[in-house]
Amino acid sequence: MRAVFPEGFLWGVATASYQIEGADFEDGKGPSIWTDFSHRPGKVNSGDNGDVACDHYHRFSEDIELMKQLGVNSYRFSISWSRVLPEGRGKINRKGSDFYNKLIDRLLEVGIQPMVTLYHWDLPLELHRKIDGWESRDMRHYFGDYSSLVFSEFGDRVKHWITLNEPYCSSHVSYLWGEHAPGKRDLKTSLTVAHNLLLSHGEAVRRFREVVKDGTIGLANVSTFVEPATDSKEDRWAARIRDQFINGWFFETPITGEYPSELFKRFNDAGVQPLIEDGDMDLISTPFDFWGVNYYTRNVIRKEESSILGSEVVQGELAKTEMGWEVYPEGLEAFLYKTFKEYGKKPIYITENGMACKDKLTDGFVEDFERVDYMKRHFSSALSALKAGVDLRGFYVWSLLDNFEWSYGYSKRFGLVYVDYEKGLKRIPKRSYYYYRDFLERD
Ligand SMILES: OC[C@@H]1[C@@H](O)[C@H](O)[C@@H](O)c2[nH]c(CCc3ccccc3)c[n+]21
Repeated sequence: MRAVFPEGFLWGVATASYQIEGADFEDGKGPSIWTDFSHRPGKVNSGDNGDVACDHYHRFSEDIELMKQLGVNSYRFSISWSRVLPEGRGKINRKGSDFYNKLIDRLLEVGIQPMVTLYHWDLPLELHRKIDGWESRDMRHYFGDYSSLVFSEFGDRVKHWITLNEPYCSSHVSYLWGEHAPGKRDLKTSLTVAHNLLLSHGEAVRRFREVVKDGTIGLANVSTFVEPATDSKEDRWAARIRDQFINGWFFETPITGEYPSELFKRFNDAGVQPLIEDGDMDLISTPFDFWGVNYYTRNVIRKEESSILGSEVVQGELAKTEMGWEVYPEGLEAFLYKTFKEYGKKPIYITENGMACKDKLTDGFVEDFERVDYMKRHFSSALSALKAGVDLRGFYVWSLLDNFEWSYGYSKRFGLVYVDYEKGLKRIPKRSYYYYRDFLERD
């Protein structure tokens, strides 16, 4: 089926620094908020942490070989801010930047184009402790300085950049639901954090234009297809508001320079809206080049007046992954079409798509046929969106390796490659790895 995708379409795999690198205290790297959070009792399943993770820091050559054998032409990964700037600002840690230089050079040697995420949740702990991290408006300056530094360091070879991975998660999962670092639980704070993240996104785009003249930069959002539980007016309205909360707040605002109005009014009436200063919305809506869509599932929404969002998520009736997320490839096509139509007709990359399976080693192999089926159906959905006119440029499967799945620790496996945590982190390609390899090979 690959042949029906456009020439130059990027087929890749995606990872993130804290989830795979390990070496969390090595070669001058500073701690991140996840270093701190994962070491707090009760925050992560089984007390797991990213101290070692998949030890990608030491085994990146082996992992690039796995990508080369797989046949991908691109690889999405994130830079650990506190590996290159241990305290988030100030002097560069050359051993940290050397790691990324070696990684990028090796990728290019084997014909794999890097797509680099500047921030995938691992904020330098020093910035959190000294200036309250993302709660501070000053973060846009520090994020801007960090961005300029990595653009200067790697921008000659890296031409595709993402400012933030899922500001929805860095704000609401981290500051409202409290499930991710730093584990706070306050809506006004999470909306302030979301505002500072969007300001920082805009600042990074402005710095990018100064440094990398021949590259493109985008924003990767949680992209959950939202549907009403029934066709009632109430549920349809509830779904509209919830869609603004999960998606519109981070897809619409950087385009229009305004927060989604109905939801903003609700927050304003409740006195939890973010403080907007002169120039903020201009900075947030600094024009950028592409959307990153991280699609996994849908959310079915029912009216529920007791919540400030006026809704609650209900369990859908479709088959679910190990994360409890419904398998709903139709939602991908619908979401891509909506994003392309409503949010600026920009090129789109599917920057994450994949599933957690109950992967078991049997005679040294993992027959993850459910993941193969999930991939087939989502590739097909992406093709339908392309045929419907969506300017889709690439597809990154989450993830190359089983890795640290945040508050679930190592209990949830998303990899095309099994990582044997009991046996020296041995990498064992699963059935889905070979499916993807054959898909990419076939003309
Ligand atoms: O959970 C799998 C992956 C994580 O490992 C990545 O680091 C992260 O970018 C990522 N985001 C999502 C979507 C999470 C989500 C689903 C539904 C609603 C809100 C958030 C899934 N994943």
